Parts: sequence; C-alpha cells; structure tokens
Amino acid sequence: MAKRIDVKDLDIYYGSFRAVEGVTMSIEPRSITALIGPSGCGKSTFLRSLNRMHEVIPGARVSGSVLLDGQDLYGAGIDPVSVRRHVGMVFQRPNPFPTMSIYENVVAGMRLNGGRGVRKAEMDGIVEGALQGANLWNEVKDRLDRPGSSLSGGQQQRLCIARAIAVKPDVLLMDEPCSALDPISTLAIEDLMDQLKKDYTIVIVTHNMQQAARVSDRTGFFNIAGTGKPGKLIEMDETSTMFSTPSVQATEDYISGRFG
Ligand SMILES: Nc1ncnc2c1ncn2[C@@H]1O[C@H](COP(=O)(O)OP(=O)(O)OP(=O)(O)O)[C@@H](O)[C@H]1O
Repeated sequence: MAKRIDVKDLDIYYGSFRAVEGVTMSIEPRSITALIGPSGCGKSTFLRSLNRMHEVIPGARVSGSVLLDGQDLYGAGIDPVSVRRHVGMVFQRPNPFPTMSIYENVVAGMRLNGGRGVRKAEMDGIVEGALQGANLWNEVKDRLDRPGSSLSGGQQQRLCIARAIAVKPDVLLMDEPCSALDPISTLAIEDLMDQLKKDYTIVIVTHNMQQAARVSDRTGFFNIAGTGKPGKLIEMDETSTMFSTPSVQATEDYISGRFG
C-alpha cells in the first residue's frame, strides 16, 4: 500500500562531512516525485536515506526524521532490513543476479524476506504478477528459466523493478533508473512508472529535465553553494510550476540549462 513520506530537518553525514543539510519535505502517496539538481548536491545520498541504505557505508549517519505514514524509520527499535522491505530501490545500472534465472531473480527479494515457506503455485502467481506489473511478462513468460543476463538492458531494468515490487513495498525509490538505457527502453520505464504510481509512492532521481517534466507530479530542486558545502533542498512544488514559474532564481537557471 502506498504510504506518505514526511522528512523533517534531515542532515546526512559521511563521517564528519555533512553532505545534505536541513531537508524538510512531504511526499504524497500514489505520486511521482522527481529530485533534480547539479552533480554532487546530494540527491542520491538523500534518496538512500529514505530506506536506510545510506548507513551501510561505514561512518555514515543521519539526524532528523523520516516518517512513513507517521512512523519514524529512524526510531528506536526499527529494523533497517524491514525498512528496506517496505521501501524498495531500483538503481542506475540494471543489476539482476546474472546467473540466476529470470524466475529466481523475481523471487530473490522474497526469499530474503522470509518467503521460503511459500508454495510453488503461490510463488508462480507472485512471479507472474510482478512481471506483469513491470510490463515484462509477455516478453519473458516462455523463458523464465533463462538467466537474468540473457535480457536486454531495458528488460533487465524492468526485471529489477519486478524484483522490487514482488515484495509489495509501500515506496519505490529509483536512482536514475534510465540513465543506462536507450530512448525506447527509457520510454518503456517511464510508461511503467506512470502505471506503478497507482499503487506506490515513487521517488526518482534524474538528470534528465524532460524526464522529470514528463513523469513527475512534484519536483524538488537540490543545490550546493560550492565544493565541500552541504546540499540543500532549494525549492519543491508541482512539476508544472517548477518548470514554468519557479520561485527561486537558481531553480530557473538550472532548469533552463544555465548551470549544472
Ligand atoms: N560513499 C561516500 N563517502 C563519502 N562521501 C560521499 C560518498 N558518496 C557521496 N559522497 C559525497 O556526498 C556528496 C553528495 O553526493 P551524491 O552522490 O549524493 O550527489 P548527487 O547529487 O547524487 O550527485 P550525482 O548527480 O553526480 O550523482 C558529494 O560531495 C559526494 O562526494
């Protein structure tokens, strides 16, 4: 079930380096939020803080809160593994397990999440549902036993999306999911995002302004004052407003290609 995200006063550190400072934002369920901004402003770092992937790096930590339907993901006693089960992630490069079959790739996340006792017939249904959901079923239904690496890049990325949705998360985070893909595969993923937002809360980092404008409901612009300075959320609004009449000059300069 899609859930809302409320981030409050979030600072994100790598050791003593504060990479992101003071982010407060709300993300509605069943919407697509795009995060844009120049290289190094902390978009990926921020995204990883939304499912506690950031802290897998030694010395990395956050302060502030990230609420998922009101529950603080950083609260005492919250298991980060369970957080990642509820908040799934798709990465820049498609990363299926290369020697594992297409079928096993889809169920990999479920197996890690205690799905071992699930009966074969039920598992088959989940695999079909996830592959249907990722718009990949028709292309792979006759070769589910072939390795994940036998698919094209665009198909592999949809396989990774199927793997992410097979565990029925509440939120789907996507870090430049199309940057390694050709234009046709990119459009397939964008269409897919539009369908997925009926069931999920989606947050996407993208360098592609047209993509942000095409797919997202709201856009957040991050920026940095200079090297070594923390990234900050400068402005966040309806995507149509951000791309037509942003409130901050730096947003307009970035969107119109004057820097970054
Ligand atoms: N593992 C790490 N250890 C230390 N510093 C890091 C690490 N990863 C990122 N940083 C630093 O954190 C800051 C934000 O990086 P991040 O990758 O989040 O930016 P970004 O906006 O996603 O950039 P890009 O658009 O180039 O991917 C940068 O100064 C970067 O050098």
